Amino acid sequence: MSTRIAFLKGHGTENDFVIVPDPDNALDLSPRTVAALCDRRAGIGGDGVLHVVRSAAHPEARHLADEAEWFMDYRNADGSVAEMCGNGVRVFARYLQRAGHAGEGDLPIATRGGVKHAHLAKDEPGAEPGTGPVTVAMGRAVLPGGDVAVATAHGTAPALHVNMGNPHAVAFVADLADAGELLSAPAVTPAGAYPDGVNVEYVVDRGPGHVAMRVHERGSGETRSCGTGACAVAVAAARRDGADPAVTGSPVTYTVDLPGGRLLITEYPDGSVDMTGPAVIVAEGEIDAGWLAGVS
Ligand SMILES: N[C@H](CCC[C@H](N)C(=O)O)C(=O)O
Repeated sequence: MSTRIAFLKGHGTENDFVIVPDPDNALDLSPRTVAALCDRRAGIGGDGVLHVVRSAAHPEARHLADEAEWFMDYRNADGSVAEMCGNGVRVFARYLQRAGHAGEGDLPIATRGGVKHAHLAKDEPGAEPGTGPVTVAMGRAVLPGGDVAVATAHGTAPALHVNMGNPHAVAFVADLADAGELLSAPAVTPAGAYPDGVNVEYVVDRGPGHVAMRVHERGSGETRSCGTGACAVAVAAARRDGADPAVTGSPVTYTVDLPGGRLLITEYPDGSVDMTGPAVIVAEGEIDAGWLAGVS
C-alpha cells in the first residue's frame, strides 16, 4: 500500500463523502476501513465513501469498461455496499472533472446500478470553476408493489416501495416532525419486506410540484440529503398526484427540498428520471498510511 494515500472531501446538498482515488483498485477498503474513514470523530467523516476505480480494474465493473472508464465503488458509512448513490454520482462526476478525466458533455459513470450518464453544466460567467449544477440520468424507477408501512412518531404511515437501483419506502406525512427523531432505522411492516434494508423517506407538500423530505438512509442513518431518495419521492408524488408521465404523456418535474439543499427531479413518459443538483469538492489531503493500516 502506498505511503501517500490521497483523499478528497465533497458533498452534494450536504450528503457528504470521502473520495478515495484508486484507479488500479489497489486499496483494500474493508467495511471496517470504510467505517473508520467515515467516522466523524476518529476519522475524516462522511455519509459514505466514493472509491474511484477504473472499471477495467474492478471485478464488479469490468463488464462495463467499454461503456464507462470509471466505476463509482460506493460504500455507506457503516461499510455496507449500496447499488447506487445519487448525490454521490454528482460528486464523483465533479471529481473526475477536477482530475481532468471528464471532457465536455456526457460523462458515463459505472455503478452497481448500471451506467449512469452525468452532465456537468458550464459554470456561470465569473463563477468559481466547478460550481455549475450537475444533471444525472438516473434510469427508471421500479415500483415492485405490495403494501408497506413505516413507523412514524405517532404510529405508522403507508409507504410506496420505489426502487432506484436501491430500495426506498416513501411515506407522505402531514409534518416532517412526524418522522420522529430518526435515531435508528424506522420499523417497516411487513418485517420481511426489505431483507437487505431500505432507505425511508418522509415527505410533506410545499406547493404544486414542490415537496420537502427527510430521510433515514440504510447504512448511514439520517442524512441531510439523499439523491436516489429524492428521485423515489418525486416518482411517488407523481403517482399520488395523477401526474405519472407514462399515463399523461408529459414529463413532470418536482422541486425537492431536503435539509441540506434543493434537488430538481424530472420524470419522462418513458419512465427515465433526471436529477439535477450541486456537487462541491471541499478539500483534498492525504490519509496517513499508518493510521489506515491500524483501522483496516
Ligand atoms: N444509503 C443508500 C445509498 C446512498 C444513497 C444516497 N446517499 C443518495 O444520494 O442516493 C443505500 O444504502 O441504498
